[in-house]
Amino acid sequence: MDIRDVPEAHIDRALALAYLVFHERPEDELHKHQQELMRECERIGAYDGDTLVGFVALHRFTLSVPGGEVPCPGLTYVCVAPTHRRRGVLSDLIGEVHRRCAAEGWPLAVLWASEDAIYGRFGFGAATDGITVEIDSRRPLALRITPDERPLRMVDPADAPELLGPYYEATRARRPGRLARDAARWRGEWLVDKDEEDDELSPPRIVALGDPLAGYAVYRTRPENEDTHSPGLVRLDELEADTPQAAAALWSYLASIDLTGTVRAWGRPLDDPLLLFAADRDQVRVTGQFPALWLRLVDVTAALTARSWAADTDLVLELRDDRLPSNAGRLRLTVISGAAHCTPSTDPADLTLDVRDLAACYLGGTKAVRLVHAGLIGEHTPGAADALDAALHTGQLPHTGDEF
Ligand SMILES: CC(=O)SCCNC(=O)CCNC(=O)[C@H](O)C(C)(C)COP(=O)(O)OP(=O)(O)OC[C@H]1O[C@@H](n2cnc3c(N)ncnc32)[C@H](O)[C@@H]1OP(=O)(O)O
Repeated sequence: MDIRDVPEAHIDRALALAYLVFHERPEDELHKHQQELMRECERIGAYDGDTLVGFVALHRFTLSVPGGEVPCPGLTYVCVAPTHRRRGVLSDLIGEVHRRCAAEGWPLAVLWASEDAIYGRFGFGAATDGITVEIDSRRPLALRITPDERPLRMVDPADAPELLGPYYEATRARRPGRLARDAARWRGEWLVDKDEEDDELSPPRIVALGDPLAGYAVYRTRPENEDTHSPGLVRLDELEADTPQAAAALWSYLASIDLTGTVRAWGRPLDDPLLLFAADRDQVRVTGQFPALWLRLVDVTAALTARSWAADTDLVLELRDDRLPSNAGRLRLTVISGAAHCTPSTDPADLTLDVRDLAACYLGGTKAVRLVHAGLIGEHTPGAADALDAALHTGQLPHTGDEF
């Protein structure tokens, strides 16, 4: 198999392969959107002669990490022709992604997985989690705090990138795991008129609190189904707020929209304050939890030094990395005043771990001590996992709203 760039002239071939493996037949509008998306991406193909049999597209993303941000590729549209499965095509494509990361100076790579079983073997760990939350809104939302009383206003989606964009960007400084969005991303991914998966949903609606902006919610609605008598739905896509009171005002608004009886929010952060300030947890239920952003530390030293750290520490980590031997071996991680320094070491290891498990811990979303309890990290010095967790700690849990 020949691994090479996919020229613009082959974008339709790449999309045809993706539609084949993902069992899709998109409408014209969506197809055009995907063509545009592919034009923006770096495109890597596996060719069998002239036939494109494997494909991966790379977004050029900027990911928030504690204390800063890093450029990284976002892998998407990963597909291998059904006729060429399990012959190492994906392994070759990922190998090429690693080479490009080294060439571009990208310390890590990210993706959303179609199936959890695929990417661990390639050194990816689930670095952020999302939860689904459902509110029974047939009665007013019961709260333990008083909502912000400033007026709410509807925002025209056409104005949203300008109004919400800077606000969202500020949230990235507080929450690791978030991707930078430009106006094109807002328009193409968040504000499209027709929902990709449910054509009964309304266009996006945006409600904003305060001026200057103190919070916003992006949502769609679906009317009551008269045949099944299921109540109208509010499907929340994103909610951000400065304070718990501002969040409470937005949640109360969503739960009080006439002719609806359920609010369904997908991909909320694990530490969503709603779960604590809701007075009745029978009314506000977590209905699911899933791994969201998978992260690969391609250059461990560069990635560890790119984030800030919450506590001083000095630990020797014995790292396993089957795919990238340059990461494997013993590394001394010294954190002084929030900055990490990494040097090769011959001292005995405090912790032994696989690179995928370090990736899961990297943004502060997974506790190393839990991985010790699960038998996935070896702790040779008592308290070493606690020390690593204290250093990795982040104020807010990592969260990724952008699925790609
Ligand atoms: C970021 C994204 O885009 S996620 C989308 C991923 N794509 C899809 O789900 C579309 C449908 N599936 C496919 O196109 C293909 O089956 C792929 C891309 C998942 C795998 O491609 P392949 O070329 O068959 O993978 P490859 O032969 O390199 O397999 C490498 C290893 O992964 C394993 N593997 C591959 N796919 C899967 C899977 N779906 N579940 C579990 N293990 C898998 C293989 O068994 C192999 O294991 P080994 O190293 O122990 O031998």
